[in-house]
Amino acid sequence: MKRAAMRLCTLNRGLLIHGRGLTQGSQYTPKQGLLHIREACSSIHVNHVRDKLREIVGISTNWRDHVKAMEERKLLHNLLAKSQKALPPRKMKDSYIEVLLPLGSDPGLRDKYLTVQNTVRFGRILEDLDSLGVLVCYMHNKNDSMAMSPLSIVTALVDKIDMCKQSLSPEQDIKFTGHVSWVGKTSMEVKMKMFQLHKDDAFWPVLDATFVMVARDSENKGPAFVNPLIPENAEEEELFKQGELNKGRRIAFTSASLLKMAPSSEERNTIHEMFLSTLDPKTISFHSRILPPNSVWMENTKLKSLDICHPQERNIFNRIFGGFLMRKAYELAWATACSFGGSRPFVVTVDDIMFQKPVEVGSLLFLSSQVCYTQNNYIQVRVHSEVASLETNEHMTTNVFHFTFMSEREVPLVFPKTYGESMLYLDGHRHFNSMSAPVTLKKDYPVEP
Ligand SMILES: CCCCCCCCCCCCCCCCCC(=O)SCCNC(=O)CCNC(=O)[C@H](O)C(C)(C)COP(=O)(O)OP(=O)(O)OC[C@H]1O[C@@H](n2cnc3c(N)ncnc32)[C@H](O)[C@@H]1OP(=O)(O)O
Repeated sequence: MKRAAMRLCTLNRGLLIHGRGLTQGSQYTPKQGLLHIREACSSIHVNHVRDKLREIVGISTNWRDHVKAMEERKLLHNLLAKSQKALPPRKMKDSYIEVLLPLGSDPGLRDKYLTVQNTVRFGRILEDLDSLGVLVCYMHNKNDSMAMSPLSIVTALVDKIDMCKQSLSPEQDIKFTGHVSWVGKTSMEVKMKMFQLHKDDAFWPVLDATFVMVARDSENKGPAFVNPLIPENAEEEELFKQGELNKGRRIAFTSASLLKMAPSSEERNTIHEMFLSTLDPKTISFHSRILPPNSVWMENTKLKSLDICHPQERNIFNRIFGGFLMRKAYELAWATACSFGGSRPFVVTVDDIMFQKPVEVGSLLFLSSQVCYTQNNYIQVRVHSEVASLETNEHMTTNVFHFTFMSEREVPLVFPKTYGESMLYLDGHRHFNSMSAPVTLKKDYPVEP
């Protein structure tokens, strides 16, 4: 399947059509399946993704006009459907998009994506995925009779981003593809893939991502219905079924959260054994703690950062762009893993990033990062993000980010000291275990922030 996708993507090389209608040009017939949509679809330039989003939402490009622009969006409220049944069903091909990031042919663009080690900034890729995911959802809900969309589509969850075997070069073109794979009443699951042009002139897969986006009303104040989705063939039915299963898995994962339930007996044993291994055998006391060899106390793995959320980082709804938050969290996590492991780490998985609350422009963004689990060369990092308004100084959690890195060398173990840290350790272990499969990253072009 991936090989076929790569081959088809190769056929599309050179088809860089700026600003073209995204559902135009498709020669899709129901029997053909998603691979054939890929063949028929042409790419848009990465810079046009955000332009398209502004166009669809009708937002001002000037911060001074944002209040007026939002007033205008209020009027779109009447265009919202009263029920999901009132909306025509869509097919997966309706939302299918290909986006080209021409790093190979556009050196000006390359600078934005470049690290000092001549690799690609993964944080920038996270931003692009976020914008693409939102555009895919607007394509799904597109109504040709409306000039602007009454929907405000926000990122609710980055369910999973898995890096494939191949690595990223800053000198070769990158291609993203995406489409809606499942819908609920107001939420949509989006599947995205990323490919990079390889020496053999084919696009090789480098990343698979699953996001969940939620539709809100024109002012982003309440939920809004999305068009139903009808799978057209066995491949699409499988994807749709997977979306349904993913929803169930997320609910099960959340309800078993350590914030709600006690750890399992196996987990309790793990923590107790770790605790016993840190007691000083010379004293009969629960208080004398000694760090076992080749280990680090979890409390000593922390890094923190502060950002002021300027208007430049706003999204189309004048809140802080989710991709910006991901980039900041990722870069802090990378620095945490780097200083912990003592060598340059490579990202392997991004997992379960929940966007719980929007971040207002002007807020202070506090990020706090910590290694919470390690195994062999793997480092599991958790980043907690909270915002404070300058006026009230009230702090509020907006996101929790989970990143799995792989270090070049074997890394020390981390040991929790407190009960709270033990829960972080177990949560980190659960996230680590949910990683699809251990990957082998090539060393020639590793992925870095
Ligand atoms: C000079 C130039 C200037 C230019 C200016 C313009 C600048 C342009 C810049 C361009 C940038 C491009 C931006 C692109 C936009 C990016 C998007 C973002 O950034 S967005 C920013 C980042 N994101 C944010 O800020 C979002 C912050 N979070 C929130 O607002 C809320 O938590 C919520 C709305 C996501 C859910 O609210 P809640 O009260 O819980 O809602 P309900 O109970 O009503 O449920 C509704 C549905 O949601 C489901 N569901 C819910 N949660 C989850 C989940 N975790 N997991 C899965 N599903 C979830 C739930 O199952 C239900 O589904 P269904 O059964 O109906 O199908």
